[in-house]
Amino acid sequence: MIQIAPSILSADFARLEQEILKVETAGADLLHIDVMDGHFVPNLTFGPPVVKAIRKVTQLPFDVHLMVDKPEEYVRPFAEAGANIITIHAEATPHLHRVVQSIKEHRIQAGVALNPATPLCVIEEILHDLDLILIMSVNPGFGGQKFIPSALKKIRRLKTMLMQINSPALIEVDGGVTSENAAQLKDAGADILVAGSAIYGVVDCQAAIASLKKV
Ligand SMILES: O=C(CO)[C@@H](O)[C@H](O)COP(=O)(O)O
Ligand SMILES: [Co+2]
Repeated sequence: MIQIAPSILSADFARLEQEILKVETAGADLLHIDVMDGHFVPNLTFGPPVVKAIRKVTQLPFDVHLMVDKPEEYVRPFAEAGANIITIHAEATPHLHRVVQSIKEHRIQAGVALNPATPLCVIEEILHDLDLILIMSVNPGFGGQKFIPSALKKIRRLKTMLMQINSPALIEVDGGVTSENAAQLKDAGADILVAGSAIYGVVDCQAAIASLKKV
């Protein structure tokens, strides 16, 4: 069954605890936390103190999406704050292998994210080291953007690459995910759907999660 990871980027930050508990009760599988540094992407969001604070209010696994330059400097603080998965961007470091290994040294899951324009070949040599690959289906930085359809072909090709090396790594899709494109994403090979506005931007988030899951 497909897993759903609500992105708290679209939550009401003034009521963060309630917003997290709301999606936990509604059947979320993971909590997606978008970390932005104002350099790698033109936006600023959460730091390790926020992650540490919300770690106390929920049992949901934390799926930390680091949209930051020099990710090597942030692995330890986010791991110690309570991340269960740390995903770094391939475009953010020339030392992808080293940073992936450093995530694994913290005994948490390691993911690599690819922007829409980044080809799959940049992760080919480290694919067997990864627990998760995040395919960006929008350009990172903001919630509420329109899904870029070329992500579907990329997911299909990635699924084939993973099957060829017998890898159990999960494919996560992030950006513009809705109940309209969820079935296509699952058919293409996605295991985890991240959704911000499709969950936090509607009145009934339980129905929204159910409709994403029922694909
Ligand atoms: O990483 C990002 C954006 O950079 C995402 O996780 C967004 O938070 C997804 O929001 P929607 O596109 O689902 O509204
Ligand atoms: Co994200």
